[in-house]
Amino acid sequence: MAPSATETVIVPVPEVSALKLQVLKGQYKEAPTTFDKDAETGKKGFEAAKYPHYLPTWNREQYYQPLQPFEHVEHGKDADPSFPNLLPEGSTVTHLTPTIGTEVKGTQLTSLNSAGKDELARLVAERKVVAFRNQDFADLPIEKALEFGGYFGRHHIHPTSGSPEGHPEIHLVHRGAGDNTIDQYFANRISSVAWHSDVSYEQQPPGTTFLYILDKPETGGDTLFVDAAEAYQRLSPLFQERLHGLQATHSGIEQVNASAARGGIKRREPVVNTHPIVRTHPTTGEKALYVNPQFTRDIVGLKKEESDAILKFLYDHLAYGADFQTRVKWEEGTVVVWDNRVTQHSALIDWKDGQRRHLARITPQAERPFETPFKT
Ligand SMILES: O=C(O)CCC(=O)C(=O)O
Ligand SMILES: [Fe+2]
Repeated sequence: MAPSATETVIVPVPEVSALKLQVLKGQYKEAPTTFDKDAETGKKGFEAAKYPHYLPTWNREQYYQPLQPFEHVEHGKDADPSFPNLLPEGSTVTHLTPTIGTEVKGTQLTSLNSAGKDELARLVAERKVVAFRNQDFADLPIEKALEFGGYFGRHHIHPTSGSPEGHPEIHLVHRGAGDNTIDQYFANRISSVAWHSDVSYEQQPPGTTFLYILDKPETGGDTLFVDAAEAYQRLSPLFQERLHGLQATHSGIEQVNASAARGGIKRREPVVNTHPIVRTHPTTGEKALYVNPQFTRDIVGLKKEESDAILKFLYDHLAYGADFQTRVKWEEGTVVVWDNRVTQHSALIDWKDGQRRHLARITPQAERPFETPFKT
């Protein structure tokens, strides 16, 4: 019988475990690509991979001590700004938008000498994200790919993600063949977009970062990027000035809790670090917004409502800024390199026919974020 207008209807509250509550406290939104318990146990969706040695494993014996500070070498500073080694005659360079994103053809990353690698760091710092087509990177032995990436900084080992057997330094993104769980995901979510700067909770988060495709759906699964330096530039000088000097906390706790909640791994105890809201890029001197909805929690010294309002404004500004964003369409052989210090990105889960999507990331850490004084 329908309740009368005066009757109080009590809707039962579903039980939520303490662990889940802790996960829900932050805004952390689990990407539906990063872990598949069935895959770990039953190898479901692992058949017929093009790069089987890159299939994810979760080794519970990999447990590491807290990361220690290290001195980062900023190679972009040493680069020839005309890029003679990286972009030799015959290579083609196409800008995807005026501020962010470039596509390069006709150069082979694995053949670069040190000068070419320095130029790579600089080009990526300037253009924020660069897609290199027709690369042989995925076919290198994994050790060689890591050796290449290690030039740019100490390899980050992810606290929870899957990695190829014996190579915890590789972060894998794998949505298995025949995986149709996306419908379950969208039962609770309206969108798969989750803007973030990778592992910003670390004291020295990554800089020049490499993501390469191993297998892909025919269409769909593009990656979005936003230019956080241009986002800063769009703000009024008064607002920019107010942001300077502010610090925000970044937390890795929710990611580890989410992993624990689904039976995943924890390679290190989670950390919380504080970074400036406006950070300066060591090569270009550009200032960029450095808060993201996945990992940033609060602005130090503000009351909760004040902090929430400012962070929401900044997240919305970055997310709605289609006029300072770009979108990379993956092709076989594509290596995408972004500067994680001055960009944010999001995977897209928009294909529903169960085709495999498989990528590997090499994540060199960079300097501890710093800010330089506000100047108009
Ligand atoms: O799958 C993608 O397109 C990007 C995933 C991601 O966020 C990452 O590898 O850092
Ligand atoms: Fe990411």
